[in-house]
Order: sequence, then structure tokens, then C-alpha cells
Amino acid sequence: MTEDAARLPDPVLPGALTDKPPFTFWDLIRGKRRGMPWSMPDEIYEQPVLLQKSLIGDIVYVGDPELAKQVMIDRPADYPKAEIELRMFSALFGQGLLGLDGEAWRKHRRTMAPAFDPRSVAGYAPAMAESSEAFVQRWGNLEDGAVVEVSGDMTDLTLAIIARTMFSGEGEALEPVIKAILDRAPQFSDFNLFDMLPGTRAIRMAERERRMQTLFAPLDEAVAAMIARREGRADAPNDLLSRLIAARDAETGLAFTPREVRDELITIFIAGHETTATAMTWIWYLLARHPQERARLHEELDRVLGGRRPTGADLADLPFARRVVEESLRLLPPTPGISARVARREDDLGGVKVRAGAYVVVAPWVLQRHRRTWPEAERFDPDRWLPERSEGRPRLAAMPFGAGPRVCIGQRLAETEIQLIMATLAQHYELDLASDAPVKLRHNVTIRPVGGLPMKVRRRERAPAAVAAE
Ligand code: HEM
Repeated sequence: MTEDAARLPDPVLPGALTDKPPFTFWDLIRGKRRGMPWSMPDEIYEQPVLLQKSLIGDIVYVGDPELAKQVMIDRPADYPKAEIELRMFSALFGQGLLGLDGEAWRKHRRTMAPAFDPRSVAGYAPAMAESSEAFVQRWGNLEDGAVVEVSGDMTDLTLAIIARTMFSGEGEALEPVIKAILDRAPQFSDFNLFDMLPGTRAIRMAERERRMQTLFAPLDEAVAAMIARREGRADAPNDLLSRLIAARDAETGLAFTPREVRDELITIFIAGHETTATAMTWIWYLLARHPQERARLHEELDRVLGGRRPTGADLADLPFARRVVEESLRLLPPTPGISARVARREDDLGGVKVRAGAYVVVAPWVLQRHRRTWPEAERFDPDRWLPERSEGRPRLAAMPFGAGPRVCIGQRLAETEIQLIMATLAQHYELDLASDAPVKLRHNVTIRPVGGLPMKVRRRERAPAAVAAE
């Protein structure tokens, strides 16, 4: 163990992960979340693969990155997404990427890919930096050292960014409509046993779909009006909405219908802001817990940017900032349990017999804390991402965005956004935890701090060397 590790005896979330409740039938019926990845047996962090018998059948947890690659990259057709998950997403967001499978999914993915390619993402970067800078003003109105609830604030910021990325100037007017929807949406995402039983599942799904349609109706009207205004217009802004309207399937030449555009917009909206807000929340938390690393980040930002607004092109010159993001996404992946696959046929994974129909869980949380892959796995150590320390590391040792054909379509967008937010805000502010109380986690697709994360915001002076160099 290094000296640093001895001084900072992580786990990074003291007290938060000790809660390992047993999985009871009663919990399942009530839909109480038992999917917390840290409540898995400890052996999973030592073994390549672990088989558990459960009420819903065999569950195979994969901890070895080479076996994960077999499932996610080499043979994805043998391990399709679990149907219950697809059904949940389609009930929530309609026929968007998260809820589709097979040929319909392939068509949507092909058609949408160009809107998320490096050139498109570079085009969204200025809006991301501008929104982050507007947020600097919001904290600037506070007294120095004031306490903010960081996870809520980051949600506001990522919501503003995705609204602008998707709808340009028109996004701002939509923000209150969307916020009102999101405030009510969580109550629809609690799934339980009745969603799995053949007798009740169709009724429950239909009921959920109906409620979601009512919930999203105000947004549907606004989006439909926007689509109608933009169709055929040569001077439409170059945002995600325009790209989805203009998108054509490379094979069939067909465009999305307005309904398909709507479903994809809602999918991206939800998938694209909650995750990045979660990532930002844990980045501020980890930096506060590791002041030496935070000081290194500040030094790099001051030296390279000297207080100006970062651009997408600056990110290549901020290698330490990138390592901070990579390490944060390793240690506290925003979607720690995603995603369950189902074995289509009998198989052998690392000597464990996988029956047809078994759930196969390739969870970022497990792979990214696996003790065979990661020395001092629970320690926050951005330098483990230095090229010389990454040599020979298997490809799926870390996979916060998933892997294979269904890898997160927004990965590049998210990485750019997170780095721009961090680079903009950390130039102006330093955040410290407002309380020593253990942070408890709630896992419901993403992991958020229970009751939010209160932090003190202090203004920073830039390093004298960076100021003098101007
Ligand atoms: C830190 C931020 C993010 C994380 C950790 C994350 C994580 C993931 C993961 C793990 C998957 C794969 C799920 C699976 O294999 O079953 C996924 C899929 C997806 N993500 Fe992300 N995501 C993030 C940001 C975004 C953003 C910014 C967008 C859109 C703007 C987005 C849109 C999507 C969509 C549409 C899918 C489904 C892709 C498909 O099935 O083809 N995500 N995400």
C-alpha cells in the first residue's frame, strides 16, 4: 500500500455501502429496490464469475473483463438485453433506443449515429460551455461558503445543457415544462413482481404507458409544434432536433416519423441528463474527499486556461482533468448495475454452466472494483489512468458506458460535457462537503445520494503563476 493510501484509508464512501439487506420475497413484491450492486456477495469482487440461484431464476454475475467481452462484444446475439428491461424503458419513453431491440433498434441506431459522431458533438460543445458559464453566475450570487445541494444543482445544469443541445434557443422555454414532468416521473419507475408475472404484467404495462402519455402530453405538443416549424426550413439551427428531423437511414433512405423523433428526443432527454448530473455530483464529492488531487486539477486548469471559458479543443490539453473523470466514472459509475442480458442458449462462462434463460449481469460496479483487475480497487487514484500504468489492462476493465453494439450512444457527448462543466466550474469554485455524516446511496438505474449532497461553495483565487503568465 502506498503512503497516500495509508493516509486516506478509503472506501471512498465510508458507511454508505455497509447496508447489505437480504433479498426477501416481500421486498420483491413491494418493488423495493434490491438491485444495489454493493449488496452482491463479496466473492464477486474476487471471482471471475459467480452463479446465484434466485426467485427469478439463475443469475450469473460476471467480474472478469475477458468474460464480459465475450458477452458484450464477441457474442452479443447470444446475450440480448433482458426483456423486462426493454419493456420498462418502452413503457416509460416509447419506441426510443432504450426500449427497442432487433431490426427496429438497428434502424434507429443507424439513423441516429451521425447526430452523436465526433463532428456533431464538437458542434454542441460551445452551448455546453456557455450554459456552464451561466451557471458560474448562479453560484456567484451566493455568499462565499454558502451551502448548495449539489446533486439538484447539477441536474439543473445538465438539464439546461441537454435542452440547448437538442433545441438551441427554443430549449430555454421548454425547461420549466420538462422540470414539471421530471418532478412527477420517478413515481412511475418503481417496478415490482407484478410487472414480471404473466397474469398481471400486460395490465400494469398498459396502465404505466397511459400514465406516461398523460405526463408527457405538454412536452409532446411543444415538440410537435417545433418539428412542424422546422421541417423544410433551410435556416433551422444546427441542433439535435434538426439532425433527427434531417436524419435518413443509410440503408433505406427513410426518415423518422414525427412520433419516432418524439420518442427518441424523450429517451435522449432522460438518458442524457440524469446520468451526467450523477457523474458531476460524484466528481465534486471525490475531489472534496481528495484535496491533493483537487489542487492538481486546479493547477492544470489555471495553467492551461488562465480563467477563460474552455472550448472542446482545450480538452486534449487537460490530461489530468480527463484522468479525474475516468477515475470517478470507475469508482462511482452513474449506472452501476446496467445492464442485464439473458442467455439465449446454454453456454459456459469461465467454467460456470450458464443455462438458457439465465440472467447474465455485466455490471460496471463489479468490473470496476474487481480486485483481480484493480490494485487497491477502492482507492481514488486518477494516475492509474496514465498510459504507462494502463498498459495491458483489458478493454472492459472499466465500462461505465457499457460495451458492444448497445454501448451508450451519448458516450462522447457525455465525456465532453462532463469535462467542460468541470473545467468551467472548478476554475471559479472549490467545493467541500457540508457535513461529515456518511453519504447514503440510492440505486434506481442511477446512483444518487439519499437526501441530496450538501456542499459548501467557495470562490477560488487562481494560482499566482497562472495569473502572472497572462
Ligand atoms: C455519464 C453519463 C452516462 C452514462 C454513465 C451512461 C451509461 C449508459 C450505459 C451503461 C448504457 C448501455 C446500457 C446497456 O448496455 O444496456 C447507455 C445507453 C444509452 N445511453 Fe447513456 N450514459 C451516459 C450519458 C448519456 C447521454 C449524454 C446520452 C444522450 C445524449 C445517453 C443516451 C443513451 C442511449 C440513447 C442509450 C441506449 C443505446 C442503445 O441501446 O442503442 N447516455 N448509457
